[in-house]
Amino acid sequence: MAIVLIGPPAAGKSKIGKKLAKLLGKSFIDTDAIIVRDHGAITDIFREHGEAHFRRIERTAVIEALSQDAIIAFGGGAVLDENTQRDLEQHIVVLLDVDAESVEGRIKADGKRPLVPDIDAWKALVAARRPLYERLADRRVETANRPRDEIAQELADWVHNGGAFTE
Ligand SMILES: Nc1ncnc2c1ncn2[C@@H]1O[C@H](COP(=O)(O)OP(=O)(O)OP(=O)(O)O)[C@@H](O)[C@H]1O
Ligand SMILES: O=C(O)C1=C[C@@H](O)[C@@H](O)[C@H](O)C1
Ligand SMILES: [Mg+2]
Repeated sequence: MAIVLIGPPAAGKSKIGKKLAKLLGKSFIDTDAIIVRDHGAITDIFREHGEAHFRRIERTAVIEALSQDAIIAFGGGAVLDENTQRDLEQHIVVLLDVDAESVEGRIKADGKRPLVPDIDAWKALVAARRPLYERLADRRVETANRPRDEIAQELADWVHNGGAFTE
C-alpha cells in the first residue's frame, strides 16, 4: 500500500513527501517528476500538446507510481482521472491543504505551473477540485504557517502509530 499525497498546487506535496519518505525509510516518487523524466518540462507539454494529452501521460505516471510501496506526491490534478480515483481506494491518501492567502507567495515565487499563473486562477481551480480532494482523502493536514519538518513528522507518527491503517 502506498501513501499518496494529494492537494492544491503548491500545498507542499513534493517537499513534505520527500521528508516523510526519509522519516519512514521508504522511497519517494513524484508523478510530476516521472512525467518530466519521460516527456520533458511540464510547461512545454501543456504548450505543445494541451491538457488532455498531459492528463493521459499523467495517468501512466500514476500507474507506475502506485505499483510501488512508496510515498507518492501526486501532481495537483492527477486525481481528476476517474480510474485514478478508483485506484486510490486501495491506498492511504493524505490531503495537504493550504488557503489562498498563505499560498499566494509560493505561487508567485516559482511561476512554473501552467494552470495557475496567478492566485485568482489558483482559487478557481482549487474551489472546483476541493470536494474531490476531500472525498478521496483519509486524512487532511493544514500546511499553512507550519514548518514542513513538523508536518512530515506528524504524518510519520500517524503511520507508525497505525492511524493510517485504521481510519
Ligand atoms: N509548509 C510550508 N511553508 C512554507 N512554504 C512551503 C510549505 N510547503 C511548501 N512550501 C513552498 O511552496 C512551494 C511549493 O511546494 P511543493 O513544490 O512541495 O508543492 P506541491 O504541492 O508539490 O505543488 P505542485 O502541485 O505544483 O506539485 C515551494 O517553494 C515550497 O518551498
Ligand atoms: O494542478 C494541476 O493541474 C497541476 C499541478 C502540477 O503539479 C502539475 O502536475 C501540472 O502543472 C498540473
Ligand atoms: Mg509537486
